[in-house]
Amino acid sequence: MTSIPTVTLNDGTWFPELGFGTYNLTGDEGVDATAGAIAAGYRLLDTAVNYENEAVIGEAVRRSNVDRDDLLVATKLPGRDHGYDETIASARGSLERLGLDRIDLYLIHWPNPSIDKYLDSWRAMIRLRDEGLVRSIGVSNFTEAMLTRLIGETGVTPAVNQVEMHPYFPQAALRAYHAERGIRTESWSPLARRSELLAERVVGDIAVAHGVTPTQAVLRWHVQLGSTPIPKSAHAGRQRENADVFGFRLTDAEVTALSDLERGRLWDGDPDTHEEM
Ligand SMILES: NC(=O)C1=CN([C@@H]2O[C@H](COP(=O)(O)OP(=O)(O)OC[C@H]3O[C@@H](n4cnc5c(N)ncnc54)[C@H](OP(=O)(O)O)[C@@H]3O)[C@@H](O)[C@H]2O)C=CC1
Ligand SMILES: O=C(O)C(=O)[C@@H](O)[C@H](O)C(=O)CO
Repeated sequence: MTSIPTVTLNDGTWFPELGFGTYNLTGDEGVDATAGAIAAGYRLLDTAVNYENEAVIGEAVRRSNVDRDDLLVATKLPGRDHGYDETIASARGSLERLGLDRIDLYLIHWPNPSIDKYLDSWRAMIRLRDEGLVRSIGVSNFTEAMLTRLIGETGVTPAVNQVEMHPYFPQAALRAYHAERGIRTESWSPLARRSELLAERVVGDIAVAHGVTPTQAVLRWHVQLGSTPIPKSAHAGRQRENADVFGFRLTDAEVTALSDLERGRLWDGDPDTHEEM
């Protein structure tokens, strides 16, 4: 089993340097896959109302032999539940589906700026945190401008911003902004959903140089840039492979060579225009 190192968030809680994505893991197979990931050493499980698998993740947590306090379950508020009262009700629904008495990390899934209710949701999340139903609060897919507004209006800085990040979209400017404010970056689709990234020659060359797989080279790049990647895999062998990235170190030149693959977002998910309900 891999022991995944942790960092401390701006609210004083611990947070793994690598977690487990669960999009598309559903049903009994999803429970088995997630329970397997916990057994392999993953401690951060990333779900969302919109993945329709919160019950699956909760079941995997209960089935595991790992102490509840040693696991972090993250879920996300969907766009259709933005607003103060709606957010409180949505969190209660998530807790019920998860079958847990606490959400460890609660994120606003997408800002949906045309609806302009994320500030109301954020105020409700502050209350949920103060009442102990939620341990840490954060956001997902927020831009610098949205973060500045959120912090300016409420005085509470998100612990985490989960955003699209992989070597094709390294997010240098946003990461620098996060670093100045103590916001932890979390990378979604850290493998670029496999795509052609893993077949890039530079990725292969770096992997060979370290005796690791292309996937491991890419995940190590995230770790060294100070972002927590949350790779998803339904397969036990790949889950182990993806978690096993703490026994080697890329050179600065290798990190730069991977970042030089930059070409932009892969799925048109610009938070200023892309909205999800
Ligand atoms: N906040 C947000 O808006 C978003 C959040 N997310 C979160 O981020 C997580 C990860 O992103 P996701 O989009 O799933 O994409 P990933 O970049 O994690 O890629 C997942 C794909 O890569 C394959 N894969 C995983 N490991 C390996 C390996 N070692 N070798 C070869 N192929 C591999 C998986 O296949 P297989 O399962 O068959 O191994 C799957 O097809 C999501 O599951 C979700 O939790 C994702 C998108 C948006
Ligand atoms: O997986 C998620 O969390 C999402 O928000 C997805 O809907 C993601 O945005 C996507 O699949 C875009 O094509």
